[in-house]
Amino acid sequence: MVVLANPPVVDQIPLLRSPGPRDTFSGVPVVDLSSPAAARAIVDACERFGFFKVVNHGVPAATMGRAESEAVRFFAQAQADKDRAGPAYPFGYGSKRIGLNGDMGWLEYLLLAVDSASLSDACPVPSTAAFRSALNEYVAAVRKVAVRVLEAMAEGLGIADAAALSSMVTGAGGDQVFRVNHYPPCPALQGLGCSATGFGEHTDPQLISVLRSNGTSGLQIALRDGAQWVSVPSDRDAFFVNVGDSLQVLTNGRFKSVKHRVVTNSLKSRVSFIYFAGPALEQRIVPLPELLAEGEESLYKEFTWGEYKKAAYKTRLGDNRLAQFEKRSI
Ligand SMILES: C=C1C[C@]23C[C@@]1(O)CC[C@H]2[C@@]12CC[C@H](O)[C@@](C)(C(=O)O1)[C@H]2[C@@H]3C(=O)O
Ligand SMILES: O=C(O)CCC(=O)C(=O)O
Ligand SMILES: [Fe+2]
Repeated sequence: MVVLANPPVVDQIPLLRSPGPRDTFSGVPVVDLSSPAAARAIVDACERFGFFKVVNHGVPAATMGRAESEAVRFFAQAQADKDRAGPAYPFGYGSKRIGLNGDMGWLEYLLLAVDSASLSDACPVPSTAAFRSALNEYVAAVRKVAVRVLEAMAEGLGIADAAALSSMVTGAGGDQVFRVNHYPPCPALQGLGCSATGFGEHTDPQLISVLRSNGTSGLQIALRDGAQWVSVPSDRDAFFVNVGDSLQVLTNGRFKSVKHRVVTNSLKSRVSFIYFAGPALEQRIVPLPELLAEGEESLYKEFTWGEYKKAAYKTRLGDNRLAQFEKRSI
């Protein structure tokens, strides 16, 4: 057991074994979005890992850099000023508490609603014009990347309608959420062989999530059905895409939603942006007919995104949210 002489303020945050160099995963699939081979590569990556990195996406480095600098400026404010942008639910600033069911992480964040291609006017956070406009520019750009990824995915899956997946997100009522996470360094744990949990293990409930972070590592994904955790080398110029639970169902389990988590760094802060592409609340989440072989049945009970989201928000972060919708355990 590790006994700390001066227990730091991480006492309510679960600790994880610090990742070592051997935990770094060199096999993350890389998809060149400008290549005609992207569609096939995306499907292959989704089948093998539910996770891949996207390069040649066309988003200017300045768009990412401006959003990052503004986020750093926001999180550098005094705690009382940040708290004025809270609470996190339904949308706004939050610190350490994730969700409403007792999960804790060594982070602070902004949870924001997206309407069409920009932050929702109904949510006044963030309030400064410079931060808002930087995030709006970023959201418009990352949403285009998500659409291109979903179109290429449909093509790779052999679906005649190239917009079969992307239109679920861009159509009326598409449920898009944007999150800015800041993981401060946790120097108190340096050299102790353990790190604070930044964001505990989970799968994302939506179709896909598109993530970009600064140069600080910390993201880990689970391989071999959760038997092994590996660190994803950070790349500030790329996007990382997670398959979410809804896409797992739409593909009848052909793609698996990827379990992932974030481990804090003892010396460097991590800033990440995640765009969650979800469908309209009334969208039925059932396997796409083109993906079912003759006589093949859905592995899942039928539900709408609204029903899934409501059920998901009653669960703890690490719960298997899809289990209650499986016809039988798979
Ligand atoms: C513990 C929770 C946080 C979460 C809602 C939930 O009850 C279960 C799903 C969690 C998650 C994970 C992906 C995204 O970060 C998120 C915004 C989402 O849609 O589902 C979070 C939710 C959250 O932070 O509120
Ligand atoms: O901050 C990150 O890098 C990932 C966070 C995450 O998985 C999430 O917000 O759902
Ligand atoms: Fe996530």
